[in-house]
Amino acid sequence: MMVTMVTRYMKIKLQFCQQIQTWNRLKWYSTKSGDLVFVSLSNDIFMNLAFEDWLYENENVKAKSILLMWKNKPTVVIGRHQNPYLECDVWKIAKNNLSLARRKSGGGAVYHDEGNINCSFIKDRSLYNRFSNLDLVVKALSSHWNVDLSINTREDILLDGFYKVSGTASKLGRNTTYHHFTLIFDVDKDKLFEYLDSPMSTVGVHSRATQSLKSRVKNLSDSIPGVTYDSLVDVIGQQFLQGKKNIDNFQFINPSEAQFPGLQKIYDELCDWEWIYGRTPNFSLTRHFAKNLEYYIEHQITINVNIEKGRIEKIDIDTNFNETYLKMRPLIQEHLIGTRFWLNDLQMSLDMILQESRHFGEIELHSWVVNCLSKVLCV
Ligand SMILES: Nc1ncnc2c1ncn2[C@@H]1O[C@H](COP(=O)(O)OC(=O)CCCC[C@@H]2CCSS2)[C@@H](O)[C@H]1O
Repeated sequence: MMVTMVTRYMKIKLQFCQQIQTWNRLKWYSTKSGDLVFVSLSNDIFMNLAFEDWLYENENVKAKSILLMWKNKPTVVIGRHQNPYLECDVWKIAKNNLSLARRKSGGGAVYHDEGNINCSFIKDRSLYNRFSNLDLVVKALSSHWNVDLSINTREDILLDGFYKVSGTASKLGRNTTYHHFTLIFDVDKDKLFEYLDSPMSTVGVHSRATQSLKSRVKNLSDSIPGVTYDSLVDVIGQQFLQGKKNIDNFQFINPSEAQFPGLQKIYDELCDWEWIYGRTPNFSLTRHFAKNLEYYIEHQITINVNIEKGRIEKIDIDTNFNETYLKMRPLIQEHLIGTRFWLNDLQMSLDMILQESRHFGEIELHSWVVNCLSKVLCV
């Protein structure tokens, strides 16, 4: 009993000392001038984006700039103003337990895995210069390895003048800015194509969300055999610190609430369904179907669905069989309006409509209408 109490006391004391050290270190970070490199030990996209945002919101970058580097488990990251349903295979991503994150910067959708390094330059607004950040990386890599890298007018980094290895985005605040970009060195390209391929037909979709620009991609490892995350962190970090890397200005960090108060709140916001999907710019889906049902009569239906804040807001249906369809209309409205645009929720609503419409007879027709609805909604 006594031994347990002493051990607990020692543990608490140790935690307290660690906390004080952390605070001292943080205070030091915030006051000392000179650039800093942070390498996150987390491979969770939400934590890394939250940490980046925390630094952006809380660090004083007047006297120093920060370079944050990290990598993630397989993830798709969309831009702030994008429509995830049109940019990637949302259902497959969820089914295979990948993460899908909406970042706070604009731009297109990219795929990350442990073969992709992310660099984020957090700087004072007066020092904001995307080209110079990209150029720093190009110079670092070209001086270390025999590799042909260039920067195009979109500020992608290209390998051999043609293949994209890096995509860029940024966020500008009144005083602070960050410019972050990917660098693929050994990414699973099959997965990249697979997850960034949306099954939602572009025909009949009306959306004003930012669209990604698909490019041909290559891995740096095609030109630099054996290149690793650690070597890139080292080479880019050294270049940023102008060769003056030491244990004070180059830190590996496991971001936590204890060390960075307020981090958890940013993390929770980034993980929230309402942020990732609910922030989808309003869009609509329209499709027309025709089919010969009983007595070889051609049945026609046009379905238009409006989605606002990630939820079905309105459904318009035009048919050449109004009489029968009218019986179904209240069911469709009742079960679909307000439903989240999310696989399980949509499937559940469609199942209810199908079940309840059986009372009206004409099962073949009603099943077909539900089938058309499920095609429009892509479930
Ligand atoms: N990881 C990665 N790196 C480079 N290019 C990629 C990647 N994944 C996909 N792509 C290709 O880029 C286009 C999209 O290009 P597009 O130019 O539309 O978008 C971007 O590049 C956004 C970059 C965002 C960088 C952030 C930095 C930290 S968190 S994410 C996609 O269709 C693929 O063809």
